[in-house]
Amino acid sequence: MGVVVVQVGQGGNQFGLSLFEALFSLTTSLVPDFFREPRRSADLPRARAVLVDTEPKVVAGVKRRSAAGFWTYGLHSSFTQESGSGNNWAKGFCKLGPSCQDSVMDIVRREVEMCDIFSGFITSQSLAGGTGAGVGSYLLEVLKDEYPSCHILSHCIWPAEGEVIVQYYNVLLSLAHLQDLSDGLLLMKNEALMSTCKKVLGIQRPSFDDMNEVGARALASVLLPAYHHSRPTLAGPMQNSRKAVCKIKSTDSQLQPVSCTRFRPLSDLLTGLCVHPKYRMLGLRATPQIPTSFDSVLSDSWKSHFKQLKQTLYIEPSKTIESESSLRTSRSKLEHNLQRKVDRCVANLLVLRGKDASEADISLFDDKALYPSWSKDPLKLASSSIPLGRYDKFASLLSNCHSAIAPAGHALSRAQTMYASKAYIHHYAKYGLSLDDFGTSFAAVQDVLSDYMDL
Ligand SMILES: Nc1nc2c(ncn2[C@@H]2O[C@H](COP(=O)(O)OP(=O)(O)OP(=O)(O)O)[C@@H](O)[C@H]2O)c(=O)[nH]1
Repeated sequence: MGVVVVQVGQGGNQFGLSLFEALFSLTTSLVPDFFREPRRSADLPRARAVLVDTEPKVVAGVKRRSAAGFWTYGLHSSFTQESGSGNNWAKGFCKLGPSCQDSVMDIVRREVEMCDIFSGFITSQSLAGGTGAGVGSYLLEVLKDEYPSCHILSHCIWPAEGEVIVQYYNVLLSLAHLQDLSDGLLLMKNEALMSTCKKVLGIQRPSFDDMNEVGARALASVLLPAYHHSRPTLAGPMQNSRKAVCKIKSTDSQLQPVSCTRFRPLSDLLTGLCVHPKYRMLGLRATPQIPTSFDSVLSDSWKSHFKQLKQTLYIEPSKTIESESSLRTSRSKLEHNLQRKVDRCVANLLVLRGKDASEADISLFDDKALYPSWSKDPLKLASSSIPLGRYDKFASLLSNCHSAIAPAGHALSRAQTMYASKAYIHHYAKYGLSLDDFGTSFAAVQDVLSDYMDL
């Protein structure tokens, strides 16, 4: 099995480095999905990655840091240019993307050929600048064209307010493209990463490294090897060697046998969560977060972790109002959505790592109010008894839900305000992006938001 991670732009490359560090250090053995075994025993394992940027500095730094550790990037795994995209999505998408396409795809092909079974791509990029967002969107089109049946998960770094002046233009242009091309879009908000670093980990001025470590640990926790548990009713006869019988507590606390198969990090994740083509936005929550200065590795019970995770699914009225007003939702629908206490989820994947993970009682998430009636088997569980690094119990909730799109409503209303006064549009027009292109992208994102509002 092999997953190829395509890291684009500064944020994408720096986050990618943290992701591989987490995938390497949080488990006891090398994970072949993400690393190639070295040919010679003196060599280091190689990350299955392709590094792309429009300037050389960040990629050089990321490669240097990887080589100083226990794994490294491949010698010929990167492509960089000299100009930068200057936070201009159009320059990345219309000019620099096409000019790097052939070279990048040569590296991608070589990396894919080195997987015995290729599972698909994870792309990592920030949505606010010009390279990750613009070149990243362009390369995704090329990847989809060349590997039409492969799974693609897009990891997207969402800007905090005021990071880049034209960030919401870049965010919306990217979202409109990625929505059609990716099987799932994992939105990771810088504001949330920053807040976890400050409030939970006690880091006064978090660096990108600190923020990336928090996000990468959460993402690695859903990608590392685990077992997937089907419902008792679905447990048929054991059909192949990946299957085994294990026990899991049902809602009435009885131990019941379930079918237990190896959880495939990309395909099971995407087919389990993104069951409907209209709904592809994912949000990730993880608990606990323990400051590195703490010696203790013991964490709370599964029950208390679940309570914390469930808490994050409660609707914040102010965000609902903002998202819905940007869509000009009718008064009655707005009131209806505000009355609902919990967020609607198309599906949830709970990944548990540590002691008794497969026996934890997950009935808190087996709540009908969370899911629309058409969503069949919306709660998935994957678990492993192997702890995640120094965390004796670690729980992650990957959700395809309404809350993941609240920031998109905000982005839409900010971008529409700027667009109304034609602010900065000429920078984009210089590279061939028309007013219509903006309008089409806004409408595409608006449609996605409306679909989530209707859940
Ligand atoms: N979480 C996180 N965010 C980052 C990191 N580096 C940059 N960002 C965020 O990414 C956004 C800017 O995008 P970059 O990735 O720096 O830009 P780029 O894609 O390389 O594009 P250009 O600079 O225009 O060439 C801002 O919101 C930054 O806060 C990082 O390492 N981690």
